[in-house]
Order: sequence, then structure tokens, then C-alpha cells
Amino acid sequence: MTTKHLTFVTGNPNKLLETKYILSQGIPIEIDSADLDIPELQGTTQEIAKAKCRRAAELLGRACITEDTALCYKALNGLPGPYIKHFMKNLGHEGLNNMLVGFQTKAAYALCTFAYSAGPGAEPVLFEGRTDGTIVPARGSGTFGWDAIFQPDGFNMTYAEMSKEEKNVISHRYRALDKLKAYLATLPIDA
Ligand SMILES: O=c1nc[nH]c2c1ncn2[C@H]1C[C@H](O)[C@@H](COP(=O)(O)OP(=O)(O)OP(=O)(O)O)O1
Ligand SMILES: [Mg+2]
Repeated sequence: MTTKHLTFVTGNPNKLLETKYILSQGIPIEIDSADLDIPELQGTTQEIAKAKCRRAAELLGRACITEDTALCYKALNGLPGPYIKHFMKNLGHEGLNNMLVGFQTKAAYALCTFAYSAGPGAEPVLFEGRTDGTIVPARGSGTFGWDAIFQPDGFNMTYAEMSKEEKNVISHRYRALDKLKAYLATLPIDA
């Protein structure tokens, strides 16, 4: 089978590592990356994901994928959601736990939205993956975002305590990439 090439427009090295690892388990595809400064709108996760990918394809001048990650608290009707990056940066792991003091439920879900655009002007197609879990006091390595405070349902470990082999078969990112993989397999070479 011939290898496909695709550019992932992201500024996040951890996302890139996981995405390369997960995709390497499936179809023969080579991912390179571009770190372009793309403004992220406010809105639903789908609106944000589409706008980012549309802009990325325009700047890049060819097909690309982008990804948006949201962390949605049940007690807060889905917030911080797509704004988690700013909450994480300003509040840290402790603050992200403290936001839930006084609420019965610590339930949350991680939502990954990959977007594929065939090129400038082409409407992005979305692929969503969701993993349900609970917000807990930080455990494990603090290297990737809020991994240390998210414990997926059915596990006694946080994402940060899992090996990459464990996280990458149950994660929100894995579930979205599973759908993207199936879609890419239907496209012509070097789509
Ligand atoms: O699996 C994950 N486990 C823990 N934390 C994570 C994960 N995935 C994203 N994150 C963090 C990174 C950022 O603080 C926020 C998402 O924001 P988001 O805009 O999607 O990511 P970003 O700006 O770092 O990279 P990009 O250039 O692709 O937009 O959640
Ligand atoms: Mg971003």
C-alpha cells in the first residue's frame, strides 16, 4: 500500500506525538506538522473546530488536519469545554479541582474533535471522540495538560498514570482518530 502524507496543524507537541503513534497503528500515513498561529473562536466545539481547520488550510494552501480538545464538567453543563486551555493555564490542576467544590458530581468527559479540510475553501469534515471520566486530585506525571486530574471510567489510574499504550487505546483522541482513519482510507493517495 502507498503511504499517504498529511499535515497536522498544531502547536502542541504532545498532541502530535499521540496522533502519530495512534495513526501508525492503522493505515500507512505519514504526518508532518506545522505550527501556525490560528485564532480560536468562541462557540460550540464544532464551530470552533471548523473555523480553525478552514483557516489552517487557507494559510497552508493545501489539505490539512487540525484538532481541538475540550474538557467538559457535568456539574457545569459542559464548561470549561473548549476553553479548557485558558482554565488550565490560569488555575492549574488544583484550581480545576476546586471549581467542583460544592458540587455532588465530579463527572467530566474529554472530547476530541479532529477536522479535515481537503484544501483552501473546502468545508472541513469533523471526527469526534469522547471518553467519560471523573476529575480527581492530580496523580501521575504533569507533562500533558490536565492528564493528571482526569480518571477515565473503569480505571483506577488517571490518564497521566497510564502508559502510552494504555491511554492511546481508550482516549478521546484515539476514538476520534479511529473515525478519521476510516475516512482517510477512502480518500485518494496524497489527499
Ligand atoms: O489528551 C490530553 N490530555 C491532557 N491535556 C490535553 C489533552 N489534549 C489537549 N490537552 C490540553 C492542551 C490545551 O491546554 C487544551 C486544549 O486546547 P487546544 O486549543 O485544543 O490545544 P493547543 O492549543 O494546545 O494545541 P493546538 O495548536 O492544536 O490548538 O487541553
Ligand atoms: Mg489551541
